[in-house]
Amino acid sequence: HFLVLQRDSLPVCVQVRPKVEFGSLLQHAGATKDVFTIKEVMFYLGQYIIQRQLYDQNQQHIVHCAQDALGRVLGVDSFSVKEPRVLFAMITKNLEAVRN
Ligand SMILES: C[C@@H](c1ccc(Cl)cc1)n1cnc(-c2ccccc2)c1-c1c(C(=O)NCCN2CCN(C3CCCCC3)CC2)[nH]c2cc(Cl)ccc12
Repeated sequence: HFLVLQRDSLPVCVQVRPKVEFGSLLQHAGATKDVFTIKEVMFYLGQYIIQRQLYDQNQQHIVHCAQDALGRVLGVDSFSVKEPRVLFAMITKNLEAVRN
């Protein structure tokens, strides 16, 4: 889970609400809600990439998304799953934090 420690060190499990287009993309991957943990977002995105065969058959850590809504949402034509920092930066632009 994506834990954010507040000043009084009470851990708050931050959930996120995807912005509209990103939310419908997660629903295509089987999501049935509109508030997620980061871990759930990554799980559904992984499912989405596999279902739509967006990963490169030869280099399976490369995802080609230029012709897909994923590319529009992330703002890239392709990316590597071996660059999680780059990936998280693109994904968090499509999420807003929700305090539970
Ligand atoms: C560790 C994890 C990850 C998680 C977060 C980050 Cl920022 C990087 C990397 N990961 C490692 N490879 C993948 C992957 C690779 C190709 C196609 C689909 C997923 C993933 C991704 C998962 C996931 O939930 N992964 C479960 C186990 N994976 C093992 C690899 N499997 C691949 C086996 C070869 C064929 C393609 C799938 C899929 C299930 N969710 C993601 C969402 C995105 Cl936006 C990008 C990548 C992933």
